[in-house]
Amino acid sequence: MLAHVGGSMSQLLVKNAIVGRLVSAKSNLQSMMEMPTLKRARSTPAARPKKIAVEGNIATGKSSFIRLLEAESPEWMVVPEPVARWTNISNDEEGSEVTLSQKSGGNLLQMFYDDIKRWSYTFQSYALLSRMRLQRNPLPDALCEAKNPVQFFERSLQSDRYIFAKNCFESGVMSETEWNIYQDWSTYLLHALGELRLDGIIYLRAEPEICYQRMQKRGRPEESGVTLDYLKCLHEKHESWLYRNEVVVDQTLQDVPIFIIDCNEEFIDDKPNQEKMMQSVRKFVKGDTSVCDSGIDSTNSSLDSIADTSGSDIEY
Ligand SMILES: Nc1ncnc2c1ncn2[C@@H]1O[C@H](COP(=O)(O)OP(=O)(O)OP(=O)(O)O)[C@@H](O)[C@H]1O
Ligand SMILES: Nc1nc(=O)c2ncn([C@H]3C[C@H](O)[C@@H](CO)O3)c2[nH]1
Repeated sequence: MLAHVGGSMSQLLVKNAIVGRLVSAKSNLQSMMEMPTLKRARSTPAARPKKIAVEGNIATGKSSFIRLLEAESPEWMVVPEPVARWTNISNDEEGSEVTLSQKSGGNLLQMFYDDIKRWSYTFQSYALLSRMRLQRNPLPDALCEAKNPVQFFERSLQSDRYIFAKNCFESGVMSETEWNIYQDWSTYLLHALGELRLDGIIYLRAEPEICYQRMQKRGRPEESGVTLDYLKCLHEKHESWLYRNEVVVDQTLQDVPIFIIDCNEEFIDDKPNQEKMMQSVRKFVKGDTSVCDSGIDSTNSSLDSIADTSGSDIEY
């Protein structure tokens, strides 16, 4: 009897507890629905952002160029290369994630250039991982509301692999086993994370000698031992892929348009040139590939010919 009473009591308590939880869940739901200011965790993008990679040799001017892009439209965002992660000098916003390698205090870029044979596999793995992580970050809310959002990536997972890692293998500093393992998991990740598919590539093209001068002028300490020969090797890989179209590095890139900009000349302080450059980029972003045929030269004469065909029907 007692047991029965006890049983009924506990059943009642359990029932009450369930009802109580249901009631409180319902009232929570009600109050949530009644709260007009309740913030959603993350907006869902109104449109899939176009993804465009900005490629080019070391010190060709990519960072300078993407700063121009960033200022061009509120619907454009840039994803810079995570070089601060590799050198451990994180100047990211407060609250951003601190990676394991940052905690350990290494300067992987320095380690790589000091002893490429020892660190090439480690560097290439980490470069790919950190690039992937950054490029997959959710879109900021402002871009979720944009009608024509565009993300510009400073370099891509493909250049990581087919320019840098491949060069390490071909120049003998990465062993065949390391190269095979790197390829194995980078292929797996590239396919598993299909959302990083590119819609276009902008190739900033400059002679390796010019890049070498700019690199020296910039004076990043880690790069003090980088040779002109190394830049020539990287240049040749860029040219074969993006200029001469000799290799299809990845099936997903087969029909992706490539817009080549000649960056041999100074454009940093040249406002009219910058404006023409941005006009062509706007056309390219809109899907007008006529700019790819004519290319763009940062010398005035060639830029004029681009300006003739670019018109002024700019949407962004
Ligand atoms: N068109 C240009 N004319 C003259 N100087 C330039 C030009 N573009 C960039 N520079 C200078 O060259 C240096 C390298 O430029 P930047 O850092 O933009 O290159 P990057 O391509 O981003 O390099 P990295 O491959 O190392 O990321 C900087 O000092 C920059 O001011
Ligand atoms: N080995 C190697 N693999 C990469 O994927 C890669 N991406 C960038 N870099 C180097 C070039 C500049 O020094 C510096 C900044 O671009 O980092 C790389 N080096």
